[in-house]
Amino acid sequence: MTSSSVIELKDLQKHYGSTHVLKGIDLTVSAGQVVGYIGPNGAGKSTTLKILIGMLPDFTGEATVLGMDVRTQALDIKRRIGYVPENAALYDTLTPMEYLQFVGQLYELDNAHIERKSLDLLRLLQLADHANARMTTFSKGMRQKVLLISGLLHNPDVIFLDEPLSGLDANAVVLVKEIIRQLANSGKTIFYSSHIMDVVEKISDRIIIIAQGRIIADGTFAELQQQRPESLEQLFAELTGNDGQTMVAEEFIQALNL
Ligand SMILES: Nc1ncnc2c1ncn2[C@@H]1O[C@H](COP(=O)(O)OP(=O)(O)OP(=O)(O)O)[C@@H](O)[C@H]1O
Repeated sequence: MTSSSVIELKDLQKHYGSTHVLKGIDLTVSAGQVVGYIGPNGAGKSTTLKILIGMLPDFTGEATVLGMDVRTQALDIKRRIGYVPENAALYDTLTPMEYLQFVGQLYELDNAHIERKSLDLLRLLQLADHANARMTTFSKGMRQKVLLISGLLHNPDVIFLDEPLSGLDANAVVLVKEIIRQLANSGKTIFYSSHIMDVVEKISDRIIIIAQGRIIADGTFAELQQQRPESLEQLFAELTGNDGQTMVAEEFIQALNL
């Protein structure tokens, strides 16, 4: 690993049974970069993230985070990374405060520190009024905010976000985008997977497109645009072989009307 590289993948391959999902991913991410990791459904984005956070040890190739091997040093890595999944099972009979207390204790944070920080973060995400309400009745966006806080509570150096804006309202999206930007400015490394192209375009220093388990484009948005001067959405559609959506939509409507 070079001195500032935080994530390194070498010939990363993953099979689920006989299905070859990742077919050789090579990647080096430097400290402070915001990497947008995008690709069509089923391309292997979540699988890559799960390998990087030590959830899937059964892969071939090499994967290190902060210079540590994800196979053998997963626990040490987990202390220094945050992970915000798209849909995690929250213990929703708990209140946000109880849940964050539980998560903070797993990271061995001091109880008073957890309480103070949780209240602050819940307030900033407009959840102060619900801090002590059971999460069973929470909307998707409210749950997503709690998940976001729980992934950041221990102030991790590297943050893995898998569709973190899922269910958030427009104001919350703007706020979380700004939080991501400021986290990166403070030196955190962010590995961000999403389908929301305009957000990826705006927040990423570097965009990596994967399709069918391989990297098919890697660069800043400006670099990718040099190949084709168009929006990330159009570029994505072309590179991943999904242009012609208008025709597909027309066929869909025709099929509905049959
Ligand atoms: N636990 C599993 N067992 C078997 N196959 C799996 C498992 N998890 C994922 N897959 C398969 O691996 C492939 C990649 O899945 P993955 O979730 O990594 O894709 P993705 O790029 O994150 O997709 P999406 O954009 O839909 O979230 C898919 O074909 C999926 O069906």
